Amino acid sequence: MQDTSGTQPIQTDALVIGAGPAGLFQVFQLGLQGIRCHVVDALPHVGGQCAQLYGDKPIYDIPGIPVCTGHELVQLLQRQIAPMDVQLHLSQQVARLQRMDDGRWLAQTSQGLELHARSVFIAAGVGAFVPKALKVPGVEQLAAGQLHYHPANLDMVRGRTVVVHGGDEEAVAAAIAAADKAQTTCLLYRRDAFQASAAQLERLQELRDSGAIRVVIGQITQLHADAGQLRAVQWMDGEGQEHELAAQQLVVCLGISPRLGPVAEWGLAMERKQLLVNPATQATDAPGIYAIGDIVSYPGKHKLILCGFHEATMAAFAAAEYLQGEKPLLQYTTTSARLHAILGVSHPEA
Ligand SMILES: Cc1cc2nc3c(=O)[nH]c(=O)nc-3n(C[C@H](O)[C@H](O)[C@H](O)COP(=O)(O)OP(=O)(O)OC[C@H]3O[C@@H](n4cnc5c(N)ncnc54)[C@H](O)[C@@H]3O)c2cc1C
Repeated sequence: MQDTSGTQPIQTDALVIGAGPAGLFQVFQLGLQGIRCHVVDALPHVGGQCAQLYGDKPIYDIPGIPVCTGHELVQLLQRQIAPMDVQLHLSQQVARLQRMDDGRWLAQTSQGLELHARSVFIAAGVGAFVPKALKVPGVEQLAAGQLHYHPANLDMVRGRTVVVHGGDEEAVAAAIAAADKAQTTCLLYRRDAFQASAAQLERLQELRDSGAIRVVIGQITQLHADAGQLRAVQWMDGEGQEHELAAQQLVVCLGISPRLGPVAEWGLAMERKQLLVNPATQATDAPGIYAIGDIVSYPGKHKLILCGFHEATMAAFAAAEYLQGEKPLLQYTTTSARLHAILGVSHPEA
């Protein structure tokens, strides 16, 4: 799997919107049909709800896997789709989806990426996971590269004065990671009570004791910048007194939650915030657009991972007929030489 970005529109047979369990298995099923695809997800990582909401919790109802955690399931799915050579575009939301004159679909992401796709698979779950934004005066004045929401790494804080804002596991982890790299690290939160693992809290306390992390209890009220460059974070203490904290980099971890967002604006038939599909094909009411997983509704639908897997299979067969002009043959991964070639495994009769 690789992460790609570029300025030229990407031409593809298939675009999968959402890299949750349903979207990942869609990649596998499309691969078995000989269809390669691009995947876009708003999160900086794959796995959707399994990774974002319950990564360390056990799941007991995946067929053939008596128990695995959310993260383990995502790792297994990633291993399974490795032969499919999928192109991943993370940390960006598909904002627009519109039909082109030639019948293909133009998708535009929040990072300016454009894709021209012959078929689209909406696996958007309960919506795009987006970080809660810091809404204080001064945010809009900042030039790019100084305010980071739930960053995947903290290389940008090296040698700088950094303020980490938040009180959850990700905020604590970011402060601990920043303390290693930054000139000064301050963890700012409204309460002196952090939600993190015992090991993280112990490490935080060590770094507080050694002075590597300063913890400030208060609320951010304003950001101060000179010519777009962050200079200070203004904050208010419990008595309503305002203070300033020098800062060159601000890391904000106020939580990530799903928002249906643009999916509702693409003109597709919906009912109660879910896309209506034909369960025989997972086709929506737009030609070449299929939908699977938690985002769909049809009689008898259950919001379960295994239902998403089944729907991905149905959508791949239907899309193969749509894209290739003939009904695909049912082949078994156990015995098919063609599928063994796709999977890169040895075929007994080769
Ligand atoms: C606490 C909890 C426990 C659960 N336990 C189980 C269980 O034991 N067994 C079970 O079967 N199910 C369980 N579920 C339900 C299961 O997690 C969901 O059914 C499953 O995750 C749905 O998969 P999905 O791929 O459809 O959507 P999601 O996992 O929601 O993934 C959708 C992805 O699409 C992305 N996205 C959405 N819109 C856009 C856009 N416009 N642009 C870019 N990206 C976008 C999102 O960022 C997200 O990553 C549980 C759910 C929760 C919350």
